[in-house]
Amino acid sequence: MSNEAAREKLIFALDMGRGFDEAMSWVRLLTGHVGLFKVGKEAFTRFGPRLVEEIQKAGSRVFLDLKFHDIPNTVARAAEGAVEMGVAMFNVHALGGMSMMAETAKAVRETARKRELPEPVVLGVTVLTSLNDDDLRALGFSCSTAELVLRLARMARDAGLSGVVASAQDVEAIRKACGEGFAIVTPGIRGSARVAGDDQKRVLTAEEAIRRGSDYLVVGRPIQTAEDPVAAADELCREIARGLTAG
Ligand SMILES: O=c1ccn([C@@H]2O[C@H](COP(=O)(O)O)[C@@H](O)[C@H]2O)c(=O)[nH]1
Repeated sequence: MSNEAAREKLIFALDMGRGFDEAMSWVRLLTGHVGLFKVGKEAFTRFGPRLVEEIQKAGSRVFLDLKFHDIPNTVARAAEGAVEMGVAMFNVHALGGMSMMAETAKAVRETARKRELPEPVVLGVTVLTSLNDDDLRALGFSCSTAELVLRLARMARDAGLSGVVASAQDVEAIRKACGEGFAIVTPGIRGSARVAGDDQKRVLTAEEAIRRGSDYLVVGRPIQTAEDPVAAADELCREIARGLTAG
């Protein structure tokens, strides 16, 4: 497995709202060491589409992580905006339901065709990696995270989405239920050293996540807070390569 193939699977979470220049300096620093840059709520609410454009101008692909969750019409129209921005990937909350996901998938296909733009990978967020079984109980759910993840993943597949965002702990069950070719993107990637003030509850190492079948790993703080972020990204790529060989 080449380093490049491993690198393509690593998505850096550009979670920083302090300054546009700082965000772009991370893009310059990590270009060639990660496959995609994830622009989430923290950066997008401050810098907006300009950040997406500048990353693309710098030659990199963007995962727009805004986790749309609203009525079907609103999410479908927002999805059209994401297609028009030319992002490689974006997501919606699967908890928004079947109609919301199906209308989104349809809007993406039609907009891409009409505007002659590439179709982005559209992901359904299952259960956030910051939530565990106790959290679900407190929210009123009577099922486990594993059961809810699987239910939402099947629904996302049936609605025509390209894949899901899920904990690496759930990857094998999702793969078995939804098949090959259904993209599984996993945040909550942690090594032995925990990140200070960490809010992730369902985590796994990069190597194990890939070995279990994750297609892409999302990593933020373990790279961002490392003494040498480039070395941390390169080490994650080596772990990914080991996971691919083991699989
Ligand atoms: O279930 C989810 C969905 C999204 N995320 C996002 O991934 C990154 C993870 O960052 P770390 O610093 O590596 O914890 C972050 O941007 C989240 O918004 C997630 O963690 N879990």
